[in-house]
Amino acid sequence: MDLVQEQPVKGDILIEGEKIAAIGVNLDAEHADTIEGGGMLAMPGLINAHQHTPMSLLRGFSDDLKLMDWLERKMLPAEARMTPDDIYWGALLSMAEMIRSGTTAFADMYIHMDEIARAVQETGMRAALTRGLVFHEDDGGKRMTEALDLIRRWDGAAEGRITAMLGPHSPYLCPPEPLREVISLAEAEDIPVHIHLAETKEEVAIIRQKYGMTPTQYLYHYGLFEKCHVLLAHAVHLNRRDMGLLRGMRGGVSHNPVSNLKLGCGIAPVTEMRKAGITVGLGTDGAGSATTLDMFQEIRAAAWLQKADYGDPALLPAVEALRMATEGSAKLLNLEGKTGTLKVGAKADLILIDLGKPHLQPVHHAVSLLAYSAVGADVDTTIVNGRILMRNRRLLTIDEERLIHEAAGRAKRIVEGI
Ligand SMILES: CSC[C@H]1O[C@@H](n2cnc3c(O)ncnc32)[C@H](O)[C@@H]1O
Ligand SMILES: [Zn+2]
Repeated sequence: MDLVQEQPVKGDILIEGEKIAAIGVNLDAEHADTIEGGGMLAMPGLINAHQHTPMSLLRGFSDDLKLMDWLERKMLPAEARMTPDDIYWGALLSMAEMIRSGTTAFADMYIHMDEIARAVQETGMRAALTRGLVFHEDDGGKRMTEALDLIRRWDGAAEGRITAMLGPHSPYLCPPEPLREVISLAEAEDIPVHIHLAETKEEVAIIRQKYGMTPTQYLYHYGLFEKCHVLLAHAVHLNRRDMGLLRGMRGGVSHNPVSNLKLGCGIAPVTEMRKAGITVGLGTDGAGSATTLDMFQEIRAAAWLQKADYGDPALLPAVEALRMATEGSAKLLNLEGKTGTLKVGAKADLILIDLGKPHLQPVHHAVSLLAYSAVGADVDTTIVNGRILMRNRRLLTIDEERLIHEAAGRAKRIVEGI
């Protein structure tokens, strides 16, 4: 389905190597492996613009807490116990869930990034990886060295499916000196920056008290938006002036509605950001907060929240919500035009949705069904970079039985006594 046309067209998609080679009717492809797509809908793969993949091991471990309590009392102690092997298996668990629910690419910020990169290499997904940098204590430059190692070792690896970013965690965990250092490195080496921003009112109050400005003004003050491509996660609490500062930025904002709802953070001003010319993509955040990684759920939540917040059902219509999860997120990952779109020359990152289900019939408007009715489990086939990762709901690059066994044992050990 071409989201620009909004109505599905019947036809074939020819994939050659990593790319979409042709889209049309009765394409001649003698030697091709053919997927019979009758009763299915093809659309661009979904792109999760903000993730912490190993947090799937912490799914359901701690609910109903405020962000800072949840993070400091539960997540950080659990993460301190995670071994590199745990990170690998947690990342793999998230990737299995993402492939199963139609996500083809994601942006990740975490620790032990070699393990996550290894999992990306094996599963066949596309990812923009970031070593999360927290600067609350002096570590002798260890984390920064790891961030640079990630870039040196993995940027462009796995047939180009992996790219790297720099990841100062947030304004509240990144004081001016390291922030300056990260920005000048990102600018000099042309590396995108991935950072949490203005997720809670408490964060806004902390930064105002420390620096006399909002979190957005703080980052702007040091030139982040002028000098770098930036992926901002959350941006729930922005005022009009903040939005003006983000106008024209390269990159944009990852809206993560389910995580924001569950942690009680609020509703991001998506409609106003879009009016201000800021690109908005969609993400889940980690499974530790969002609980599931089903991007169809995020699409639905995003659309419904804007309608409810402003009392206007015309806001964020189905097609726009779908675009956020595809083209919008692609821009945030610095992959604009390369993925998130079904067009000749783009990477063959696409999914097939099985319409033969009661909740997906009748097909008055396919776009409406995708945004408001489909769930991840409706995805039949997932293709990334021209390679089939799931066919007929069977994962082809992951040993799921072993994965579930490993993940369950590790998750139990990690949270014991916390
Ligand atoms: C240092 S790696 C990334 C770091 O971020 C933490 N995290 C996960 N979700 C959130 C969120 O919603 N806001 C702030 N920080 C978050 C994660 O637990 C890792 O420690
Ligand atoms: Zn996050």
